[in-house]
Amino acid sequence: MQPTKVILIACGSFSPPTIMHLRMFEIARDHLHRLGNHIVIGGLISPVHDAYGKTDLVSSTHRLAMIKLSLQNSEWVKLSDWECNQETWTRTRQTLQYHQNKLNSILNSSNNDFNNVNEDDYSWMPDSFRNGCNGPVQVKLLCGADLLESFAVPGLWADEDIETIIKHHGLVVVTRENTNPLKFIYNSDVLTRLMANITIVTEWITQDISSTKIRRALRRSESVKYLLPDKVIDYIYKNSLYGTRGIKYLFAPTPFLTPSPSDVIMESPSPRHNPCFSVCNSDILSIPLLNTNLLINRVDSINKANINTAKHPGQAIKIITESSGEHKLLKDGKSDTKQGSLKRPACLL
Ligand SMILES: Nc1ncnc2c1ncn2[C@@H]1O[C@H](COP(=O)(O)OP(=O)(O)OP(=O)(O)O)[C@@H](O)[C@H]1O
Ligand SMILES: NC(=O)c1ccc[n+]([C@@H]2O[C@H](COP(=O)(O)O)[C@@H](O)[C@H]2O)c1
Repeated sequence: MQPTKVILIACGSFSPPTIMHLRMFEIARDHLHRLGNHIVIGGLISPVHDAYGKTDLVSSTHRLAMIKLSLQNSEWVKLSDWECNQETWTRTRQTLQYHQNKLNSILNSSNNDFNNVNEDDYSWMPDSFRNGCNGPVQVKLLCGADLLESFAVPGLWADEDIETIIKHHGLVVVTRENTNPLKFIYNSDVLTRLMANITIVTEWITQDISSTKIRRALRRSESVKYLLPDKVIDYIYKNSLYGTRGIKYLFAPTPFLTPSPSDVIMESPSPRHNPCFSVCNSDILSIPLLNTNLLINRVDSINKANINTAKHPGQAIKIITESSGEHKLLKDGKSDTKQGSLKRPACLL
């Protein structure tokens, strides 16, 4: 039997898109290919309409832009802006149906005819499909196990939608921290009945990353590097999303917060050309954070003169052992007997 051609579609907020949203596609494709009965010909990210109204859902203009940036390095996952361009929120069943119908209409036309289709209607289609594909192609819902478990939230999903999504399309579920999709299926009569169309993919390289946690870190001006694509981080700061405008303190690259009265300014082991300051002035927040050569114009609470760039304690000092067996420190090339004489062997220092 020929393997079924599949397009995986992930529906969600993507506010912001994280590396785990992208990983989800890779993990699922590997798994389906290993099972041998599916060929994944494409992936789609379909961000939800603004009217979904979830907390911290930034406008679809921003989410679409961030997803586009995230997908720049993906050869097979594309963006579908269809949901965002509708009048209002669309149920997931309809989203799957829309994309399936569009593919079917092309497959059913003579010679995969794209002539009567608007470019916007098929920009999301995989390149291999656009270059000529013989069907059938099945659109499956790709999701994390938390979305599967949201099926149990009273009033959130219509029973017939759950049934149609699984029966007519199929579900590919990636495990996530604190979820147990197999147990969840076991506890549901409907899901157990439809189990043949649900593929559970275990993510062994676990990363408990969520958009919620990323937003929290951004709000607290903590680093989110390596959790989001760099270009997405740049975009977030440039557009002051997720509370990044209100940052009170900027640190580059020292991890210390505001100096307490008892703080001693530490001297660096090597000359510092760009001393770091704690900054207590939100006027400078528009400075691009991520291009780290910060040019700080105004520093409220720290006197620049306090920052000692001349001495570098910690820099290696030569320790010599004299014929008597005594150890001495050599400073500026000269032995300093007053301060430098050591009572113990150097290796015990
Ligand atoms: N770390 C992850 N592991 C597996 N699936 C994930 C992960 N993060 C997100 N997903 C899945 O990606 C899809 C879209 O997710 P969504 O935009 O809701 O992200 P989220 O991180 O769960 O967001 P939020 O924290 O805002 O609720 C959902 O199916 C979700 O389960
Ligand atoms: N009845 C439904 O079709 C239904 C209900 C709840 C969420 N959803 C979808 O699930 C996704 C959930 O995203 P979040 O996890 O970000 O809330 C969204 O794409 C949303 O549209 C669909």
